[in-house]
Amino acid sequence: MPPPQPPLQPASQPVSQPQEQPPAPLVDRFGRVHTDLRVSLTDRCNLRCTYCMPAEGPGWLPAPQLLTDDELLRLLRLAVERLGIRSLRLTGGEPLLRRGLPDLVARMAALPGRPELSLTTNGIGLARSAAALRAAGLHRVNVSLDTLRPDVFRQLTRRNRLGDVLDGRAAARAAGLDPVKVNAVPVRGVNEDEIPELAAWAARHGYRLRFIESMPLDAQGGWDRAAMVTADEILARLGERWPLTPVPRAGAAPAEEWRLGGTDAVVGVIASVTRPFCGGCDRVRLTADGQLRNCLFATEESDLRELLRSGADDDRIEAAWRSCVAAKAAGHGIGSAEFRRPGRPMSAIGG
Ligand SMILES: Nc1nc2c(ncn2[C@@H]2O[C@H](COP(=O)(O)OP(=O)(O)OP(=O)(O)O)[C@@H](O)[C@H]2O)c(=O)[nH]1
Ligand SMILES: C[S@@+](CC[C@H](N)C(=O)[O-])C[C@H]1O[C@@H](n2cnc3c(N)ncnc32)[C@H](O)[C@@H]1O
Ligand code: SF4
Ligand code: SF4
Repeated sequence: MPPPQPPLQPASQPVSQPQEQPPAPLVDRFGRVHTDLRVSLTDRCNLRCTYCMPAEGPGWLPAPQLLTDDELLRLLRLAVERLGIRSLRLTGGEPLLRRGLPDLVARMAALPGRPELSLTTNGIGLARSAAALRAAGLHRVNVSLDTLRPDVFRQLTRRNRLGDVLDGRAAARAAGLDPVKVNAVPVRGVNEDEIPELAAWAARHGYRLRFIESMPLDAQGGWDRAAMVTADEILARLGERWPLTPVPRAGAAPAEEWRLGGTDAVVGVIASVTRPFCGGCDRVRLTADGQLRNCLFATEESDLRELLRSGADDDRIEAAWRSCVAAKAAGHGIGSAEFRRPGRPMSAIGG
């Protein structure tokens, strides 16, 4: 007797095929394709950098409003499967404060297409967690460090933790996270004179240092353009010590880079204010409370948490995501008459 045959599919019901087509690009009305998602894991922090936060507070997001790990993973899966996102940057606040971070990273590493995973951190706690994060699948870290002088560190961050930051950065290297980049914000009259010293230190240790122009995103609203240390000033200080050779920009990266003459070192400047790089922007942002932002300076957000919690299916969430990105402005407009600061500070967006 022949073996029993499986029932035939009715003609009207298509047989489901594995999806082989790449997802349609996540594109805005200027044709910019978005492949990089910056994910804020918390708005809380254990430092109080003066260019980011006031001495007290700011008020934190209430816990019930934060995306759970499962909610976040659902959005990330959708982003890589349906929207063409290829890299995820974890940020905050201080992302190392997110409970269970290595497990969360391992779940991200297991997403289809194995997105590139990076983390931006102040480095506190990295000495303890770098090896576990690497083992979970994290590729690389950017560690913020504005000064090598303990008294200046205390003045800038309002905390006495320089040793922890230096230990964390060394542990990242030892764990095999590569490259280790260092972010420094020069502040007028505080650490601006340390620019060449920081560059020499980074060159000695093989870190990729980037100096950042401060942006009008501090929680206390104290940013003053006239007080900002500009890219030209940073380059002038570096130029007094080394001949600078421009390095071709890597894709849509925010940093412009220069090689320091006579060394192997490359130093970058992220000049959002005086040399904006919005024309090549490929970034979209998700806040810890599930709001999608099409720009660091966006004044409107798309509430994906509400969609998730009201039972929306993936098609609806995808459509909301695409229309948020489609509406993105050409640039941040800092300095124009129309410029308005976003309602959220940097620490609640993720930088
Ligand atoms: N204006 C603006 N600034 C950005 C953007 N992306 C990152 N930055 C700023 O660049 C600085 C460094 O950010 P990181 O989190 O280290 O990220 P990154 O420089 O894009 O990281 P890499 O991929 O390692 O180059 C922070 O001050 C960010 O706010 C962006 O899209 N627009
Ligand atoms: C918001 S922090 C979040 C991650 C982590 N807490 C840290 O400091 O690396 C991300 C980056 O934004 C930078 N940043 C914070 N406030 C800034 C501002 N007002 N202008 C420019 N960059 C800023 C920080 O120096 C850091 O490199
Ligand atoms: S820059 Fe980073 S470390 Fe400093 S206060 Fe802001 S979130 Fe915290
Ligand atoms: S300011 Fe907005 S448009 Fe410009 S690079 Fe940053 S996120 Fe992109």
